[in-house]
Amino acid sequence: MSIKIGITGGIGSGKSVVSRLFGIMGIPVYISDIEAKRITQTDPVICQELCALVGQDVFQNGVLNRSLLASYMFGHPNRVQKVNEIIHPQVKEDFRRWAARFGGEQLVGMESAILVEAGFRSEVDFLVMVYAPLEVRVERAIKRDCSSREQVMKRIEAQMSDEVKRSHADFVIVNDDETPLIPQVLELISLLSKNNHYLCSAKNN
Ligand SMILES: CC(C)(COP(=O)(O)OP(=O)(O)OC[C@H]1O[C@@H](n2cnc3c(N)ncnc32)[C@H](O)[C@@H]1O)[C@@H](O)C(=O)NCCC(=O)NCCS
Ligand SMILES: Nc1ncnc2c1ncn2[C@@H]1O[C@H](COP(=O)(O)OP(=O)(O)OP(=O)(O)O)[C@@H](O)[C@H]1O
Repeated sequence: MSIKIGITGGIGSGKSVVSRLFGIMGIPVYISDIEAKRITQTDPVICQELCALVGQDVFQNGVLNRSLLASYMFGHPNRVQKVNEIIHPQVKEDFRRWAARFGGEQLVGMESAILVEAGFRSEVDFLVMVYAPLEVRVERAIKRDCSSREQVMKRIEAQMSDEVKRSHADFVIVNDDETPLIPQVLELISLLSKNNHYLCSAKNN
């Protein structure tokens, strides 16, 4: 069985960059954002429940209207909770199936901005938090998504604070545009590989 590494961090912290580095190192990573979108798009029960909650327009010709859903939920904590309760249980089940398929790998990852909030902490053996100062994250997200500061801040408000997130994490990777990123990722992978009791010892060969 693989060691499962959770990769979390607020919007714009650089989780996707870290996940790509994991991928380059041969570690498969489950990208929750992408999979949540796929599942939301294809699961008829999620479709039904989102339509009942948000209105029929949330799907147009069978395609999820993402900007409508985003403007419905962000800025309204009770709506975020309801939407998450519809989608996240299916994502958890999907991750379990995915991880079982990759059971032969030494290390696998799961990336999610809201890994702890979504109740996925117990799905992973180690949790890595990717950290960047708030202002750096806001600027990155505005630039990447062509969003307004207000839109980004609403998403940040729907996420756990960095302080609380850090208290759940086993490791922190600093991605502040100053601290070199790649050496931190390499060191972490090397450390976790050493912790992997399923690695074949040279003495057994
Ligand atoms: C609301 C949706 C349609 C908006 O889509 P959009 O393309 O605008 O944003 P995208 O999915 O790329 O998300 C960008 C970032 O927003 C933040 N974010 C997304 N969903 C959430 C959420 N439920 N709570 C807090 N932050 C969130 C994350 O930092 C994420 O990386 C989409 O995010 C969604 O379906 N969210 C619910 C599923 C979910 O919780 N995904 C997060 C990982 S499980
Ligand atoms: N070390 C870095 N150097 C330069 N650009 C970076 C660095 N880290 C992240 N970025 C850029 O900042 C933006 C946000 O990074 P990324 O998409 O990895 O964040 P994220 O944590 O996955 O965010 P989200 O929660 O929205 O998915 C991207 O455009 C990315 O290319």
